Amino acid sequence: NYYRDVNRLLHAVQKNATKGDPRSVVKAIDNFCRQKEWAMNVGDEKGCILDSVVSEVNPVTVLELGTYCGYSTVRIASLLPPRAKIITLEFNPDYAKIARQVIAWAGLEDKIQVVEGPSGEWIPKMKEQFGVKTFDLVFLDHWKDRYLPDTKLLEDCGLLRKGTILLADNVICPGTPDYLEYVRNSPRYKSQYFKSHLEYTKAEDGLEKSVFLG
Ligand SMILES: Cc1cc(-c2n[nH]c(CCNC(=O)c3cc(-c4ccc(F)cc4)cc(O)c3O)n2)ccn1
Ligand SMILES: [Mg+2]
Repeated sequence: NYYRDVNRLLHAVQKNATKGDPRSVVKAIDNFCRQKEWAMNVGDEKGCILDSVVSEVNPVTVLELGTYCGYSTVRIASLLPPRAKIITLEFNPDYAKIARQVIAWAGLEDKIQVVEGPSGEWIPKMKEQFGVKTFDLVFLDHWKDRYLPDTKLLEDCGLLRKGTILLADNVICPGTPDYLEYVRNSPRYKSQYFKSHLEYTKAEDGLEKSVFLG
């Protein structure tokens, strides 16, 4: 079952990665997923695009929707300035448990807050619960039919500011057609597509980077 799979991924990290070395954690997961079992991490190819966007934005406050095993959380956190923080939402408690251990192995627990539960419930509580004003970067990697409603929710809750970057995974596979249509046609966003492949496969996928114009 799913839980045993993610448990094997965690053991691969603890066996092959150096404690406190985020890049070795990322490498260990990519090797495991390429050689042993596919998993829905953003992966190494799209991960490089993620790295370049994070480095360009240099965010202080990051929201990640969809933690899974914490692969992209570790990738992002390893590039952040010292006092920067990531809040990452995970719906599945088993995944959240694994993610916390992967994040701890990377030594990044001080920069990352893993929150369990549905995005629709947590987004309206961000300000009061976590003292967030606005996000500099949002990485959308959760349920594909939640990208659009949650983007509208982030707007309505005043969590986006002029220049906030939304970076969305899987806009081709599994696909987020309603979200793509919205960010590409709304006058409130400037969007750009980065063509790539579904993690660890040859199938087309890509990341959509959208700047909120206010
Ligand atoms: C509602 C809510 C939800 C969440 C939440 N937490 N964790 C997630 C994970 C979601 N991710 C995916 O489903 C996903 C799937 C594929 C895939 C699968 C099967 C294929 F055949 C091809 C591709 C590939 C990917 O890259 C993905 O990211 N959502 C958190 C909070 N609130
Ligand atoms: Mg994804």
